[in-house]
Amino acid sequence: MGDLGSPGTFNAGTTAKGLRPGLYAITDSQLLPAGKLMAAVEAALRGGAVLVQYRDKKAPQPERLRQARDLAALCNSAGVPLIINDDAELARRCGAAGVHLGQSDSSLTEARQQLGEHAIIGATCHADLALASSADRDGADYLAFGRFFSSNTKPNAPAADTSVLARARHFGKPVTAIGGITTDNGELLIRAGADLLAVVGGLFDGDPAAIETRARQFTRLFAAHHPLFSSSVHQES
Ligand SMILES: Cc1ncc(COP(=O)(O)OP(=O)(O)O)c(N)n1
Ligand SMILES: Cc1ncsc1CCOP(=O)(O)O
Ligand SMILES: [Mg+2]
Repeated sequence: MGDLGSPGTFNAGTTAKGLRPGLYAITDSQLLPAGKLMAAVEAALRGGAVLVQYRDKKAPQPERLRQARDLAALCNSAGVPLIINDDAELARRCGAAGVHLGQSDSSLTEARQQLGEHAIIGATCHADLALASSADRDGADYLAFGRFFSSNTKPNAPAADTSVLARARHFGKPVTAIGGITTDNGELLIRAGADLLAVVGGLFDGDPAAIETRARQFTRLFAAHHPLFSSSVHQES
Protein backbone atom coordinates (compact mmCIF):
# COMPACT_ATOMS: atom_id res chain seq x y z
CA MET A 1 0.00 0.00 0.00
CA GLY A 2 2.93 2.31 -0.60
CA ASP A 3 2.90 5.51 1.42
CA LEU A 4 0.23 4.28 3.78
CA GLY A 5 2.01 1.06 4.73
CA SER A 6 0.71 -2.51 4.45
CA PRO A 7 -2.67 -3.67 5.73
CA GLY A 8 -2.44 -4.44 9.42
CA THR A 9 0.89 -2.69 9.94
CA PHE A 10 -0.48 0.62 11.20
CA ASN A 11 1.63 1.56 14.21
CA ALA A 12 2.58 5.12 14.97
CA GLY A 13 -0.01 6.46 12.58
CA THR A 14 2.29 8.72 10.60
CA THR A 15 3.34 8.03 7.02
CA ALA A 16 5.19 9.72 4.21
CA LYS A 17 4.53 13.47 4.21
CA GLY A 18 2.23 13.07 7.21
CA LEU A 19 -0.58 11.46 5.21
CA ARG A 20 -2.71 9.10 7.25
CA PRO A 21 -6.00 7.37 6.45
CA GLY A 22 -8.99 9.33 7.69
CA LEU A 23 -11.25 12.31 7.24
CA TYR A 24 -10.15 14.98 4.76
CA ALA A 25 -12.11 18.12 5.70
CA ILE A 26 -12.70 20.57 2.85
CA THR A 27 -13.91 24.10 3.57
CA ASP A 28 -16.60 25.91 1.62
CA SER A 29 -17.06 29.66 1.46
CA GLN A 30 -20.87 29.48 1.40
CA LEU A 31 -21.26 27.04 4.28
CA LEU A 32 -18.44 28.65 6.26
CA PRO A 33 -18.33 32.43 5.81
CA ALA A 34 -15.26 34.20 7.21
CA GLY A 35 -16.59 34.52 10.78
CA LYS A 36 -17.31 30.78 11.04
CA LEU A 37 -14.39 29.25 9.20
CA MET A 38 -11.87 28.87 11.99
CA ALA A 39 -14.28 27.51 14.61
CA ALA A 40 -15.60 24.99 12.10
CA VAL A 41 -12.15 23.72 11.16
CA GLU A 42 -11.13 23.60 14.84
CA ALA A 43 -14.16 21.38 15.47
CA ALA A 44 -13.25 19.12 12.52
CA LEU A 45 -9.71 18.80 13.90
CA ARG A 46 -10.98 17.96 17.38
CA GLY A 47 -13.09 15.26 15.73
CA GLY A 48 -9.98 13.74 14.19
CA ALA A 49 -9.67 15.19 10.64
CA VAL A 50 -6.27 14.09 9.28
CA LEU A 51 -6.11 16.52 6.35
CA VAL A 52 -7.71 19.92 5.69
CA GLN A 53 -8.27 21.67 2.37
CA TYR A 54 -8.96 25.38 1.98
CA ARG A 55 -11.37 25.64 -0.97
CA ASP A 56 -12.67 29.12 -1.78
CA LYS A 57 -13.30 30.23 -5.32
CA LYS A 58 -15.01 33.54 -4.47
CA ALA A 59 -13.15 35.64 -1.91
CA PRO A 60 -10.77 38.35 -3.14
CA GLN A 61 -7.10 37.41 -3.04
CA PRO A 62 -6.14 39.39 0.12
CA GLU A 63 -9.00 37.71 2.00
CA ARG A 64 -7.97 34.29 0.69
CA LEU A 65 -4.41 34.90 1.83
CA ARG A 66 -5.57 35.98 5.30
CA GLN A 67 -7.81 32.95 5.72
CA ALA A 68 -5.22 30.55 4.33
CA ARG A 69 -2.59 31.89 6.72
CA ASP A 70 -4.92 31.55 9.69
CA LEU A 71 -5.76 27.98 8.67
CA ALA A 72 -2.09 27.15 8.13
CA ALA A 73 -1.30 28.28 11.70
CA LEU A 74 -4.25 26.31 13.09
CA CYS A 75 -3.43 23.13 11.17
CA ASN A 76 0.23 23.44 11.98
CA SER A 77 -0.48 23.57 15.70
CA ALA A 78 -2.73 20.51 15.32
CA GLY A 79 -0.04 18.64 13.35
CA VAL A 80 -2.40 18.24 10.39
CA PRO A 81 -1.35 19.18 6.84
CA LEU A 82 -3.24 22.02 5.14
CA ILE A 83 -3.84 21.73 1.41
CA ILE A 84 -4.87 24.69 -0.76
CA ASN A 85 -7.27 24.05 -3.59
CA ASP A 86 -6.27 25.16 -7.12
CA ASP A 87 -3.57 27.67 -6.23
CA ALA A 88 0.05 26.59 -5.68
CA GLU A 89 1.20 30.18 -5.27
CA LEU A 90 -1.26 30.73 -2.42
CA ALA A 91 -0.05 27.48 -0.86
CA ARG A 92 3.52 28.76 -0.99
CA ARG A 93 2.62 32.18 0.40
CA CYS A 94 0.57 30.92 3.34
CA GLY A 95 2.96 28.13 4.27
CA ALA A 96 0.51 25.30 3.57
CA ALA A 97 1.71 21.72 3.22
CA GLY A 98 0.54 21.46 -0.37
CA VAL A 99 -1.99 21.97 -3.12
CA HIS A 100 -4.85 20.08 -4.76
CA LEU A 101 -5.04 20.35 -8.55
CA GLY A 102 -7.82 19.33 -10.93
CA GLN A 103 -7.69 18.64 -14.62
CA SER A 104 -8.37 22.33 -15.44
CA ASP A 105 -5.84 23.68 -12.95
CA SER A 106 -2.12 24.25 -13.42
CA SER A 107 0.14 21.25 -13.97
CA LEU A 108 1.45 18.95 -11.26
CA THR A 109 5.03 19.38 -12.46
CA GLU A 110 4.77 23.17 -12.33
CA ALA A 111 3.35 22.97 -8.80
CA ARG A 112 6.14 20.59 -7.78
CA GLN A 113 8.73 23.08 -9.02
CA GLN A 114 7.02 25.88 -7.10
CA LEU A 115 6.51 24.00 -3.83
CA GLY A 116 9.39 21.53 -3.68
CA GLU A 117 9.76 17.83 -3.08
CA HIS A 118 8.28 17.84 0.43
CA ALA A 119 4.97 19.39 -0.62
CA ILE A 120 1.84 17.25 -0.74
CA ILE A 121 0.27 17.49 -4.19
CA GLY A 122 -3.11 15.90 -4.80
CA ALA A 123 -4.73 15.29 -8.17
CA THR A 124 -8.32 14.94 -9.33
CA CYS A 125 -8.73 11.79 -11.43
CA HIS A 126 -12.57 11.67 -11.65
CA ALA A 127 -13.27 7.99 -12.45
CA ASP A 128 -10.42 7.63 -14.89
CA LEU A 129 -7.45 5.35 -14.24
CA ALA A 130 -5.60 6.83 -17.24
CA LEU A 131 -5.74 10.22 -15.52
CA ALA A 132 -4.54 8.54 -12.32
CA SER A 133 -1.67 6.93 -14.16
CA SER A 134 -0.59 10.24 -15.61
CA ALA A 135 -0.92 11.98 -12.20
CA ASP A 136 1.10 9.16 -10.65
CA ARG A 137 3.86 9.61 -13.25
CA ASP A 138 3.81 13.38 -12.65
CA GLY A 139 4.45 12.83 -8.94
CA ALA A 140 1.04 13.27 -7.31
CA ASP A 141 1.11 12.26 -3.63
CA TYR A 142 -2.53 11.18 -3.51
CA LEU A 143 -5.11 10.39 -6.16
CA ALA A 144 -8.68 11.66 -5.81
CA PHE A 145 -11.72 9.97 -7.37
CA GLY A 146 -15.37 11.00 -7.47
CA ARG A 147 -18.01 12.22 -7.32
CA PHE A 148 -19.49 9.06 -5.78
CA PHE A 149 -22.86 10.46 -4.66
CA SER A 150 -24.92 13.51 -5.49
CA SER A 151 -23.25 16.66 -4.29
CA ASN A 152 -24.70 20.08 -3.51
CA THR A 153 -21.20 21.54 -3.51
CA LYS A 154 -20.33 20.42 -7.05
CA PRO A 155 -23.47 18.91 -8.61
CA ASN A 156 -21.99 18.62 -12.11
CA ALA A 157 -18.76 16.87 -11.16
CA PRO A 158 -18.40 13.68 -13.24
CA ALA A 159 -19.85 10.61 -11.52
CA ALA A 160 -17.65 7.68 -10.46
CA ASP A 161 -18.33 4.06 -9.55
CA THR A 162 -16.86 2.70 -6.32
CA SER A 163 -15.00 -0.04 -8.26
CA VAL A 164 -12.42 2.54 -9.34
CA LEU A 165 -11.16 2.76 -5.74
CA ALA A 166 -9.94 -0.84 -5.58
CA ARG A 167 -8.42 -0.59 -9.04
CA ALA A 168 -6.54 2.57 -8.06
CA ARG A 169 -4.78 0.82 -5.19
CA HIS A 170 -2.11 -0.57 -7.48
CA PHE A 171 -0.56 2.90 -7.77
CA GLY A 172 0.54 2.47 -4.16
CA LYS A 173 -0.56 5.99 -3.26
CA PRO A 174 -3.30 7.13 -0.89
CA VAL A 175 -6.68 6.82 -2.61
CA THR A 176 -9.09 9.65 -1.88
CA ALA A 177 -12.85 9.57 -2.41
CA ILE A 178 -14.98 12.70 -2.81
CA GLY A 179 -18.52 13.75 -3.64
CA GLY A 180 -21.66 13.58 -1.50
CA ILE A 181 -19.97 11.63 1.28
CA THR A 182 -21.79 11.39 4.59
CA THR A 183 -21.37 9.46 7.82
CA ASP A 184 -23.96 7.03 6.40
CA ASN A 185 -22.29 6.19 3.08
CA GLY A 186 -18.62 6.57 4.07
CA GLU A 187 -18.19 2.97 5.21
CA LEU A 188 -18.97 1.72 1.71
CA LEU A 189 -16.14 3.81 0.26
CA ILE A 190 -13.59 2.77 2.89
CA ARG A 191 -14.47 -0.88 2.29
CA ALA A 192 -14.15 -0.28 -1.45
CA GLY A 193 -10.57 0.98 -1.00
CA ALA A 194 -10.58 4.65 0.04
CA ASP A 195 -7.84 5.85 2.40
CA LEU A 196 -9.21 9.35 2.72
CA LEU A 197 -12.80 10.58 2.64
CA ALA A 198 -12.86 14.16 1.34
CA VAL A 199 -15.98 15.84 2.65
CA VAL A 200 -17.58 19.28 2.43
CA GLY A 201 -21.35 19.18 3.02
CA GLY A 202 -21.44 15.92 4.98
CA LEU A 203 -19.21 17.58 7.55
CA PHE A 204 -19.86 21.32 7.44
CA ASP A 205 -23.52 21.62 6.35
CA GLY A 206 -26.06 21.82 9.16
CA ASP A 207 -25.69 22.62 12.84
CA PRO A 208 -22.15 23.99 13.51
CA ALA A 209 -22.35 22.53 17.02
CA ALA A 210 -22.47 19.06 15.46
CA ILE A 211 -19.32 19.36 13.29
CA GLU A 212 -17.05 17.78 15.89
CA THR A 213 -19.47 14.90 16.38
CA ARG A 214 -19.77 14.30 12.65
CA ALA A 215 -15.98 14.40 12.27
CA ARG A 216 -15.67 11.89 15.09
CA GLN A 217 -18.19 9.62 13.37
CA PHE A 218 -16.10 9.69 10.18
CA THR A 219 -12.99 8.99 12.24
CA ARG A 220 -14.69 5.98 13.83
CA LEU A 221 -15.51 4.60 10.38
CA PHE A 222 -11.78 4.39 9.69
CA ALA A 223 -11.04 2.77 13.02
CA ALA A 224 -13.69 0.15 12.28
CA HIS A 225 -13.23 -0.45 8.56
CA HIS A 226 -9.87 0.73 7.22
CA PRO A 227 -7.30 -2.10 6.94
CA LEU A 228 -4.52 -0.11 8.60
CA PHE A 229 -6.61 0.09 11.74
CA SER A 230 -8.43 -3.20 11.62
CA SER A 231 -7.02 -5.91 9.38
CA SER A 232 -9.59 -8.46 10.59
CA VAL A 233 -12.49 -6.49 9.12
CA HIS A 234 -11.02 -6.73 5.63
CA GLN A 235 -10.03 -10.36 5.99
CA GLU A 236 -13.66 -11.22 6.72
CA SER A 237 -15.06 -9.32 3.74
C1 LIG B 1 -9.62 15.93 -2.49
C2 LIG B 1 -10.20 16.63 -3.67
N1 LIG B 1 -10.60 15.90 -4.71
C3 LIG B 1 -11.14 16.50 -5.79
C4 LIG B 1 -11.25 17.89 -5.82
C5 LIG B 1 -11.81 18.58 -7.03
O1 LIG B 1 -10.82 19.34 -7.70
P1 LIG B 1 -11.18 20.01 -9.12
O2 LIG B 1 -11.59 18.93 -10.03
O3 LIG B 1 -10.09 20.90 -9.52
O4 LIG B 1 -12.47 20.88 -8.77
P2 LIG B 1 -12.54 22.12 -7.78
O5 LIG B 1 -12.52 21.62 -6.37
O6 LIG B 1 -11.39 23.04 -8.04
O7 LIG B 1 -13.86 22.76 -8.09
C6 LIG B 1 -10.82 18.61 -4.71
N2 LIG B 1 -10.91 19.95 -4.65
N3 LIG B 1 -10.29 17.96 -3.64
C1 LIG C 1 -14.94 19.45 -5.15
C2 LIG C 1 -15.65 18.23 -5.61
N1 LIG C 1 -15.15 17.47 -6.62
C3 LIG C 1 -15.92 16.42 -6.90
S1 LIG C 1 -17.31 16.37 -5.93
C4 LIG C 1 -16.81 17.77 -5.10
C5 LIG C 1 -17.63 18.39 -4.02
C6 LIG C 1 -17.47 17.72 -2.68
O1 LIG C 1 -18.34 18.31 -1.77
P1 LIG C 1 -19.48 17.50 -1.01
O2 LIG C 1 -18.80 16.66 0.02
O3 LIG C 1 -20.35 18.56 -0.38
O4 LIG C 1 -20.23 16.70 -2.03
MG1 LIG D 1 -9.56 22.76 -9.00
